[in-house]
Amino acid sequence: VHIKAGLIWLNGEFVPQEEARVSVLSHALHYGTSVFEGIRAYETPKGPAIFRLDEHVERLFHSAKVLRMEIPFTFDEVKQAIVETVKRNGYKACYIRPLVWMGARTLGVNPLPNNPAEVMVAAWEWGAYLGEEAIKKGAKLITASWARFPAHVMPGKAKAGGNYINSALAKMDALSAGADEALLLDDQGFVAEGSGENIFFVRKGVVYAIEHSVNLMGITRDSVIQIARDLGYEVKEVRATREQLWMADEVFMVGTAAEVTPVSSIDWRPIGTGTAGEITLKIRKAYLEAVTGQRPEYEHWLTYVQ
Ligand SMILES: Cc1[nH+]cc(COP(=O)(O)O)c(CN[C@@H](CCC(=O)O)C(=O)O)c1O
Repeated sequence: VHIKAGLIWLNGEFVPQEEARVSVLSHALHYGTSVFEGIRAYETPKGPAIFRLDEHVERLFHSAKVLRMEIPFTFDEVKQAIVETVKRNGYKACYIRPLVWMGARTLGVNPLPNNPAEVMVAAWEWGAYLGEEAIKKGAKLITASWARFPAHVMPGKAKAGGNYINSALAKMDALSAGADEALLLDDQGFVAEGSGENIFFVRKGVVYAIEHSVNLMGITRDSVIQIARDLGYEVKEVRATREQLWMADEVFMVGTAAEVTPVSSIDWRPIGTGTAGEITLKIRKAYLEAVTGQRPEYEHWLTYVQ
């Protein structure tokens, strides 16, 4: 395993990574019936802090509700498990992956009423999601041959394991084509989101966030809208087609893992000057200051670990 996750919180106990095992008869392994979160902790002047922990735990419970999974721990127990996992592993900064899945008891598509929901929290050190190059020069996107699924086909607002077959297929398309990330359209052909990020574009000084539609309601997207407005930019939530991204002065992607990543080209068409946009970099700087405790106005978003 490439990931060094150290101590993992598994159903209430901390176990070393190599002992954190599940049954091959787990329902989730066969049918994708799991939900998860991606959360980051950052180093701040007052020690490690987890960014918007409450919002992430709330979404984890919402995702579980969509799949009719009963998390066998309270909201606060899950929150505490996340804080403890960062603390026990002594991370200054890390990426945190809570996962809830349908365990092993019976197989067959229907998980109810037999398969217990199991819970783990792992954390590891994870740098730039799309690599340092993409931060400096901007990421190259291509429109994937796979579209984002319509709302009556898969629950895109649940961060559910099974949804990520769509993302994985799109991502593999993009990488095989020599790009850095996939842009997924919805089934009407409008821009949806990246395989693991929400999309923004900038035109004539106005910042546009792609509306929620079939996309995951990103917590970074919500934070960036707030930060962009606080920086004095007009921010609109819109439905857009690919051409509007091609015509934009800037495009960027946001997510817990991706943070704020500039986009340099889409479908081999340069965006603006073909490098990281000026407003994008201003927003990225402010976002990184917010998550590292350098902006008092966003302190309420931080949960200190010590
Ligand atoms: C499909 C999708 N859309 C938007 C986002 C942004 O959501 P938020 O993190 O709340 O701002 C993410 C997060 N993708 C997570 C998992 C990435 C992975 O490779 O796994 C993440 O960024 O942690 C998505 O997976």
